[in-house]
Amino acid sequence: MRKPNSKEFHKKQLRKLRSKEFRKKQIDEINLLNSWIQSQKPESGSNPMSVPPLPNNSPVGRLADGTFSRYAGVARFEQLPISKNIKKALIRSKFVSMTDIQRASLPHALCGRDVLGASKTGSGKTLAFIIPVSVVLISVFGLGA
Ligand SMILES: Nc1ncnc2c1ncn2[C@@H]1O[C@H](COP(=O)(O)OP(=O)(O)OP(=O)(O)O)[C@@H](O)[C@H]1O
Repeated sequence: MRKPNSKEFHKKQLRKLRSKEFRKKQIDEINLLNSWIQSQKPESGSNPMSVPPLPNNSPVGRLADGTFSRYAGVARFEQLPISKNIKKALIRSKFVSMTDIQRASLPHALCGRDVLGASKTGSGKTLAFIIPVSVVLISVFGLGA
C-alpha cells in the first residue's frame, strides 16, 4: 500500500479545517445579523426618512447592553445590518452615504418586505435592490460574498 504523503495530507486537513472555520464564522455572522434585523425591524409602512439619522460616531450592531443599534433612518451603509464583506465591497466602491431611495427602502427590504419604490433616474435604485438580494443569497446559499 502507498504511504500517504504526509505534507499533502496535512495541507488537505488544514484546508478542511479552514473552510469549516470559515463557514462557522459565516453562520455566526448571519445569525447575528438576523437578530439585529429582527430586533430593530421598522414598523411596516413606516417611512425611515422620517427618523433622524444616527450620528456618524454612534456604535453600530450589538451594543454593550446586548441590544442592537437602530437601522431605520440611518444615512451610512456601515450602519446597516449587512455583512462585513458587503460593507467592505461598498467602501471599495466608495459608497459611504446612502441616497434617499436607499435610505427609504433598505430598512424594509433587509427585513424581508416587498418594496415598491420610485425615484428619478440615477438616484441609486439599482444598489437599493442589489444589497438585499446579496444578503439573501449569502444567508441562503452561504456564498463567500
Ligand atoms: N449611495 C451612493 N453613493 C454614491 N454613488 C452612488 C450611490 N448609489 C448609487 N450610486 C451611483 O450613482 C449612479 C446611478 O445609480 P443607479 O444606476 O443605481 O441609479 P438608478 O436609480 O438605478 O438609475 P435608473 O433609473 O437609470 O436605473 C451609479 O453610478 C451608481 O454607482
